[in-house]
Amino acid sequence: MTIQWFPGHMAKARREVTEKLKLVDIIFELVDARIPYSSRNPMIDEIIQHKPRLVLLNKADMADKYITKEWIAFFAKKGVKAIAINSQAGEGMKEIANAAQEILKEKFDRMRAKGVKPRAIRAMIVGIPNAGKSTLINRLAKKNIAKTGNTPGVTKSQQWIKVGKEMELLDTPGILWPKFEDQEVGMKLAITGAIKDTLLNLQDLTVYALDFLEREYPERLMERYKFTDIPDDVVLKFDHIGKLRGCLMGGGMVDYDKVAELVIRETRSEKFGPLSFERPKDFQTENEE
Ligand SMILES: Nc1nc2c(ncn2[C@@H]2O[C@H](COP(=O)(O)OP(=O)(O)OP(=O)(O)O)[C@@H](O)[C@H]2O)c(=O)[nH]1
Repeated sequence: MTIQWFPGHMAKARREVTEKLKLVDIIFELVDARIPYSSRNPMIDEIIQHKPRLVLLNKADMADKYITKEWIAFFAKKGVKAIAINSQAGEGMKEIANAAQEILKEKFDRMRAKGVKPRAIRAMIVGIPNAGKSTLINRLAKKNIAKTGNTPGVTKSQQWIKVGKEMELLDTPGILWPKFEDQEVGMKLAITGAIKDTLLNLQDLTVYALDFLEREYPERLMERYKFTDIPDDVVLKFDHIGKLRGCLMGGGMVDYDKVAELVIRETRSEKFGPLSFERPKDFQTENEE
């Protein structure tokens, strides 16, 4: 699903998340491990305020695991716990519950000390479109998909999903918008499939992808497209790939749109192996938005 975000939609999305905040102890902020900065909502800190949060670096199977470790350390420095997960395969699910318990330990200890009966941790998932929210909810729900019913005294329509004995999850995630105003962020969102291709010029996106691969993973680029030398000229790059892979039109001319589709598809579908499109060092000096 791709949402076109207009100011009215953003305000509504924000309102919905803000309302649900009251119902939960902790927010699971779901981001794409390949672009942990670009796949965050720009106003997330302001929206969730001081509510405890756990950052989930989802799709970690598609990201460079060393860079994912750097991101975990980056968040830790800011006092935010982050863990790498793969919702599709169900990896890291136990760690989510453990981390949530750890983060909320003091609060729950205090409740117990006051004589409040222990209850399950209540959590909600928040993330931009395509971050993997539904996949994660289904994974966590497993056979406990049976709803636990409305919580008395709060919004009638909210349903809770039991996750083990220790946790309850709101069945509808909070969907927030990405930081698409920034051109580079837009490219990263498009190359990871978070926004529709049609919003961008495919050949521009391909130039971006080839530049990125050449800079960060040159051997993989050379190997896949059999470059002995990667030419500087972008037209030569397209020509080489087009001829190699038969992206041609009548008369044997290279079809640049076909080359673009091929490169984008292959970058997205892990043909180059796991890729991380951004590193924490690029954001070290920046204030958290
Ligand atoms: N490789 C991989 N793919 C994943 C993972 N999690 C989700 N996906 C895929 O990412 C795509 C988007 O997942 P969804 O669960 O639909 O994402 P969503 O956040 O609910 O999306 P919206 O409904 O648009 O808000 C799907 O094709 C999933 O199969 C993961 O950990 N690894």
